[in-house]
Amino acid sequence: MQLTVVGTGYVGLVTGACFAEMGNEVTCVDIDERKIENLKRGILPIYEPGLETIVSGNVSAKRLQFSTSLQDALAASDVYFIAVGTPPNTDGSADLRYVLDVARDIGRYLSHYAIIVDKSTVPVGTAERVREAIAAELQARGVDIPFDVVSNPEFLKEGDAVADFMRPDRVIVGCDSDTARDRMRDLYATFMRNHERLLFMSVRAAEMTKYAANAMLATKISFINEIANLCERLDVDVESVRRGIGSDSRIGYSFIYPGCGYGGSCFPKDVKAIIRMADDCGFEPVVLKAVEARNEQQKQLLFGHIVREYGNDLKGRRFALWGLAFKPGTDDMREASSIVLLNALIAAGARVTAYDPVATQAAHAELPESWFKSGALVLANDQYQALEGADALILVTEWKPFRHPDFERMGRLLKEPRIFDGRNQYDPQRLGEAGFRYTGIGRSNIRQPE
Ligand SMILES: NC(=O)C1=CN([C@@H]2O[C@H](COP(=O)(O)OP(=O)(O)OC[C@H]3O[C@@H](n4cnc5c(N)ncnc54)[C@H](O)[C@@H]3O)[C@@H](O)[C@H]2O)C=CC1
Ligand SMILES: O=C(O)[C@H]1O[C@H](OP(=O)(O)OP(=O)(O)OC[C@H]2O[C@@H](n3ccc(=O)[nH]c3=O)[C@H](O)[C@@H]2O)[C@H](O)[C@@H](O)[C@@H]1O
Repeated sequence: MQLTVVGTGYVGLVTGACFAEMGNEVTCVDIDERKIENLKRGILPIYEPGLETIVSGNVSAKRLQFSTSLQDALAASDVYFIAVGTPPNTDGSADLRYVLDVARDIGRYLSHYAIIVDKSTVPVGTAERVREAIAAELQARGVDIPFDVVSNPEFLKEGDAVADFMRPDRVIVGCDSDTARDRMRDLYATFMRNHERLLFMSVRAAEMTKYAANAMLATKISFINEIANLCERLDVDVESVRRGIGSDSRIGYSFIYPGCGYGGSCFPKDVKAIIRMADDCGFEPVVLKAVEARNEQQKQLLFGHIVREYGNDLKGRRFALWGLAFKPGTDDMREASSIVLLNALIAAGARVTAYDPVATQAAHAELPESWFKSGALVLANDQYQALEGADALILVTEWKPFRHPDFERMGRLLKEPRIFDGRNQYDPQRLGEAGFRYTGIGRSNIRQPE
């Protein structure tokens, strides 16, 4: 099939590359000329394991190309994916400006029957607005070209994006036309060879499914974080509790890892947007509001632990920070817990030496230049260099090389053998035996005063 994917971010580029890998001819379009120029030269805008290989392979095979011209791409294909951003407005609702811009562009240039597939995460009812925007442009041109609008939300995770796209748990298609349903079934058939995982439903149900999935996952995280905070007060190790509840198949082990809060470009934004959707129809989403509030407090937790140890004034202290990205496997720092922590530490007068295996460039883009200039924040070249002379290590992102570090070497490099672990990577007892004071999330080897 000939496909056009509009937007070459995490979702658009992975979608385009994976469909090309399955033998389709794909044009990826973006308004960002630099991004497209770089892609044409083989430079990817994001770090995503495995992506570079399939992009370059499919470009060489001439199944994948990049363009800034939607008009040219439209002429060649008949299925168009919209995969542009839907960032939050100041009131938390999803900003649909980019989605509707693309819809209007499609209406301006459409010349034959087409299926417009919305992959961006959008509030219930957006497909209808996309349909109206396209129809208005066609009407302005005085032409009557049939088209269908389909909702096909994306569930990939950053850091595993290619694997998730290639082996999806399910593919949701919201659709109310037989022609579009048959085309979508055909398009995804290559991903379903083992067993059918294509779920058809109404367009509105598909839009809602995306928000409900992200809100459910965020709820699991905020729930376990609440339990972890309670464990801390009751002198219970939350890791035992996590294993204890995860072994119940009705609960499961996934997404119940306690930590210093969820970040990224999606959970924070999508929880806000679903809350806003509820508010807009006069419904009070008590659970979702609590999920968001818990997460905001959770992002402050590591700083709280540090203040409890050293007091409010951190002048003269320097901390080593491992991990800047919002999760391992990505260079994305959007809404990362590291940013909240850095803001608090630097405002309290501390200096930080941070190390992240891939997010160095993202750090310069996301964080104030003044921090680097003043020396408040220094980026180290490796994880051990960051520790030299630091008062303590703070772990924020659980990159694999941080999981089994050389504790003996760490003990020699740090000023004090002290670890604050925002992702519960280490065993408090073992660290205690190695001479470290250790505070995780809902676990520690320091006895609280009675
Ligand atoms: N990042 C992720 O892991 C996931 C994101 N999503 C959703 O997918 C959507 C896209 O997210 P990302 O890929 O992260 O966004 P992104 O911000 O990485 O990329 C969006 C791209 O769209 C381009 N763009 C904007 N307006 C355009 C236009 N009129 N024509 C052509 N290109 C245009 C931008 O230049 C940018 O390159 C969002 O709704 C997001 O919630 C869904 C699942 C996973
Ligand atoms: O809509 C989206 O954009 C995507 O959002 C999430 O994917 P992503 O944000 O890339 O990453 P996750 O692995 O879900 O992690 C999100 C955050 O939750 C945190 N997390 C995750 C799991 C857990 O048990 N505990 C926890 O604190 C991570 O550290 C990270 O900060 C969803 O997992 C994807 O299914 C969805 O498509």
